[in-house]
Amino acid sequence: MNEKTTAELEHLRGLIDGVDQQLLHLLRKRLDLVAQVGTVKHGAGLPIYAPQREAAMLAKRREEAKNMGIAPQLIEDILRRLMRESYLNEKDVGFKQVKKDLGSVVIVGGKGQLGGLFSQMLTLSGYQVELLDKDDWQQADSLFADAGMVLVTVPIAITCELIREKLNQLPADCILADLTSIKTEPVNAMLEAHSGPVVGFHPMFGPDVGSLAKQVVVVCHGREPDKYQWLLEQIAIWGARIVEAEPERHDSAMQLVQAMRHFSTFVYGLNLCKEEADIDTLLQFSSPIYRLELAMVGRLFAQSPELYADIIFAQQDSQHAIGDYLDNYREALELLKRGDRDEFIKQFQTVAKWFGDFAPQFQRESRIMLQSVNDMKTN
Ligand SMILES: NC(=O)C1=CN([C@@H]2O[C@H](COP(=O)(O)OP(=O)(O)OC[C@H]3O[C@@H](n4cnc5c(N)ncnc54)[C@H](O)[C@@H]3O)[C@@H](O)[C@H]2O)C=CC1
Ligand SMILES: O=C(O)C(=O)Cc1ccc(O)cc1
Repeated sequence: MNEKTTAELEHLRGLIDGVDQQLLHLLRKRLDLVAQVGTVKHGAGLPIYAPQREAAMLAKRREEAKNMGIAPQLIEDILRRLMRESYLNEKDVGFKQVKKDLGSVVIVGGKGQLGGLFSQMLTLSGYQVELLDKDDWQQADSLFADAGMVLVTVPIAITCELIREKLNQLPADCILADLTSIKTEPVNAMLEAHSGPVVGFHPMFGPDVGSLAKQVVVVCHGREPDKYQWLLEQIAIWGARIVEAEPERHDSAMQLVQAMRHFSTFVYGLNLCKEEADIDTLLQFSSPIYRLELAMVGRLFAQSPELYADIIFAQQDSQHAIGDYLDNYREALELLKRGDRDEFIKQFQTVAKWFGDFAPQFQRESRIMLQSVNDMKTN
């Protein structure tokens, strides 16, 4: 590079640094304004996530960007990232407490992963939270005496037995709720053990979400919904979307969404391990989609084996869904063995037709995810 080029580049880079610093000041200003919105929302008890406002704001900014010769997707990416930051920060001000006269919330298994998250959210909303973990049962009677709600979040394998044996003497008007990943048996166990209000939840996210904004919480009604309606409002204020389902419908969906998903991820990891694949080499040769796949598979093995064993083993019927998958895998392997490329393409087209408009929609969504995966590369 000659001297003139070096000087020119240095000058331009200096200007870019200046613009970046202005951006930082603007970001500070925006975050402060959003914090004020958070305080107003907190006072009024409005949910932290406002889908219509978000969509309208993004549409306007995209249009303005287009008129300025800026890619609409660029401003959308920046604003979405900023909004995520705002959702995380809105936790700092706390949340409106919907039910003031509840008494305490006792979280059975409250020192665990999900129990910890719900303990934090309920405390941030002004509730008095008491944790009852495995070594705390000597305090159970005194804790339950003042409880307005008992929330069960212990390992799946012991949930129903614990409900039946230890939660059958709660005060009559106390709400009995749970967060178990399966719903039919725990909801039935709660209905048997307790004659008062009963409700089952399944948070469709792990404890590392940061904010509940846009997350899904499945609710399975048990008994006396008017007594726990406030809790659904509270969860909505945290930003989550409530999806109502019958326990059986939920569990049937979980055979694919969870048992099948986690089982095939488990086998994928098992196969890499048995084949003694070299992860460094795989990373070196990864396409973005494969990098995402490795992240998804590796993520499973960073979590609790007991949780995933329980999810997979909890429902007898899951083995049929997994068995069907294995049959289809075998049949597809036969195509490969007999070199039947034409039949492979025919089946590919059948599946593509079956996906219909979802296929291009998923392609658009995954494109954005894959670009983020690529952005994260450091070398
Ligand atoms: N971790 C996750 O990503 C999600 C978990 N869930 C559900 O949440 C529940 C709890 O899961 P995690 O928090 O992951 O498990 P965890 O193992 O982190 O927590 C379970 C807690 O229960 C306690 N415990 C065990 N036996 C007990 C007993 N007899 N009495 C009182 N406490 C006892 C443990 O000491 C632990 O603190 C499960 O039903 C799971 O299906 C639901 C959605 C997501
Ligand atoms: O974070 C992950 O990878 C999860 O899959 C979290 C998860 C675990 C169990 C559930 O019942 C629901 C969500």
